[in-house]
Amino acid sequence: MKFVAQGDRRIEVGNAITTRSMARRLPQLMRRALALGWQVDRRSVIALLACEAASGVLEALGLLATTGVIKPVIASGDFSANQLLDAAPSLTVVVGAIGLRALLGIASAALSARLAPRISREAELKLLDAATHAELAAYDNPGYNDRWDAADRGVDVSRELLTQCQYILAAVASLIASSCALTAVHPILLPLLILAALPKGLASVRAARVTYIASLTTAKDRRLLGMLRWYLVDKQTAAQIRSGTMAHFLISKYRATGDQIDKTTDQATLRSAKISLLGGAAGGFASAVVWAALGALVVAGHISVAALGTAFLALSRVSTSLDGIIGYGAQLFRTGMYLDDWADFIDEAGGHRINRGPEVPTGPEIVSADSITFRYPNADRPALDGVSVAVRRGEILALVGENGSGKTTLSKLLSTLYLPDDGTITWDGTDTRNIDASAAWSRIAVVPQDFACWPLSARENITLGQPTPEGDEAVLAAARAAGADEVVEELRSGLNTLLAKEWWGGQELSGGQWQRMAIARAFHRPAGLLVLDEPTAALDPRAEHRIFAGLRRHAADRAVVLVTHRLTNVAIADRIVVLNKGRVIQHGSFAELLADRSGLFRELWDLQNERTGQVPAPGSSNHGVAPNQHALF
Ligand SMILES: Nc1ncnc2c1ncn2[C@@H]1O[C@H](COP(=O)(O)OP(=O)(O)OP(=O)(O)O)[C@@H](O)[C@H]1O
Repeated sequence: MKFVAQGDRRIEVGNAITTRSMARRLPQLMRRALALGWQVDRRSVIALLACEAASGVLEALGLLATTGVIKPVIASGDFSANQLLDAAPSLTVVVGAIGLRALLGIASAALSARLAPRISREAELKLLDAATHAELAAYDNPGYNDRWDAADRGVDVSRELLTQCQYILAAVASLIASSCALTAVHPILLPLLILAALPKGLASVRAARVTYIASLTTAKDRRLLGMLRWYLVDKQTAAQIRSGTMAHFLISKYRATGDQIDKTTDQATLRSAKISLLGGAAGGFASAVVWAALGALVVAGHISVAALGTAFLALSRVSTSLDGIIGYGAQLFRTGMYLDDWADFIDEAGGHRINRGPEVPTGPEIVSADSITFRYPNADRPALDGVSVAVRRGEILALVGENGSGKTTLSKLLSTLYLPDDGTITWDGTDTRNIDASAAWSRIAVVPQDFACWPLSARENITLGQPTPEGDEAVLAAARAAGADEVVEELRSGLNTLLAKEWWGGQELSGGQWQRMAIARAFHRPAGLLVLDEPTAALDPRAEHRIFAGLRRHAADRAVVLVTHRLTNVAIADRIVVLNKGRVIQHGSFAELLADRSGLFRELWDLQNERTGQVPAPGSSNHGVAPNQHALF
């Protein structure tokens, strides 16, 4: 009986899970659970272990004392006050043990409830930390998302880890105690009972494996459900869902995906049930054999009737403990599989841990790309193919080209967010592969096309949580340069205003106002390389003019890379590089490119100006705009 699912390395690993591997893994997993608990609250872990150990000892005492209670009654065959008096000491031990064990049980449950959410949070924090230490390229790799999902599920189940461990510890303590009592009655009983528990144990492991593999198989669909849910309810898409009457389409997609998950899960549940049924039947038969053996031992006179009482109790306890160990062991094992995914992710950041050299940049004074090639995973052609460009501090380099020509990709490589497959990007002569990533990123300021609207205060939106020693003075200066000062002035509490309407006291901005904030945060950053990717797409003409009029000033102590389709704006650049299908097909000054009548730049320029009737003739005053002159502004 095998649950068949293919196409994932982890599913193959899942299929390779055996009872033996589970038995080997359990102690390891329990150590991991305790270690996680130890990191968040060691006192509680110690107290929990002490409670479980004490509970086991009390159980053994109680069981052994049981014979002392039954014996006087059985010996006389009479149930009177005298017999009760003879049994009183043992009875006190039994009752005391039961009472104390109940108290310890309550304490254990409270400790476990205290530890579980903390362990889960710690696991989540470790995962988030690992995710932020993955190369940006990881997100373009489909396998990365799957690994993240599996690891995230590891976080979900981590809160169960300790409870499962606690139950296993309690069951082990009870097993040891009952086994001692049972062995004291007759040594053959314990091995017989362990044999009887085996079929159920094997079945539980197989059932756990089936469930785990099913959850891996449905991971992609579950992610799709999550995305659909987000698109259906998020504020950003709400208007488009309505205006595009898309709700029905998306909801039916959600339903179909959910049905697919249910189908896979139902198959797995059915298989698990069949396995459990077989295990249960075999286990029931084996238990009957054990009870028959016990009866035979009494009939043959190998154990007394008084000892039979203890054996009776101990047997049912051992049986319950074994069931507990097997049942919770199987659960813990499944939890452990998810935790392996979590631990793997943390160790390797989903296989993409940033692992660059240790060089710490100072500038950069000059950023150069030398014959670089870069291909996104599974892409048919490289996004960049043999590209060479350079930009120095004090210069503005503009990247121009049609959609998909590679402008954004090149700007990401120049700013070390990606590394090239071939060729080199150097910062002041140092290959970016050898530069410490965090140190490099602290030297760049980027206004991306799809800038984030952080649900933070206006101040934090500009400082990105990294204020400079100049404090608000620098924040306001950056805001002024970006035209965001007008935005801040209108905010209810100025820089303190929370820019998220979803929260009480928060305020929302328009698209253009947000873009001004995004530019302000780039201007605020003490960076050597400034990348502006369509920085004014949402700005009104006045705001756009303000940005470009001030850009030369910002470029004075920065290397600036400007990506834009609005060709009038690139007149400010010292050099313009025209990309087509990932290759540089033209480069030069604004005037040079405009003068080349057969070039792509001139063609795009003519197209852009055709509808306004403003096609300037080469050599006219507009075409003669020299770099560093602000004739257009
Ligand atoms: N994350 C990605 N994964 C796979 N392919 C990508 C990814 N991002 C971009 N591409 C592809 O790489 C090529 C270059 O894309 P890029 O975004 O650099 O172009 P662009 O010139 O900036 O385009 P636009 O003017 O539309 O912003 C395109 O063919 C695009 O489809």
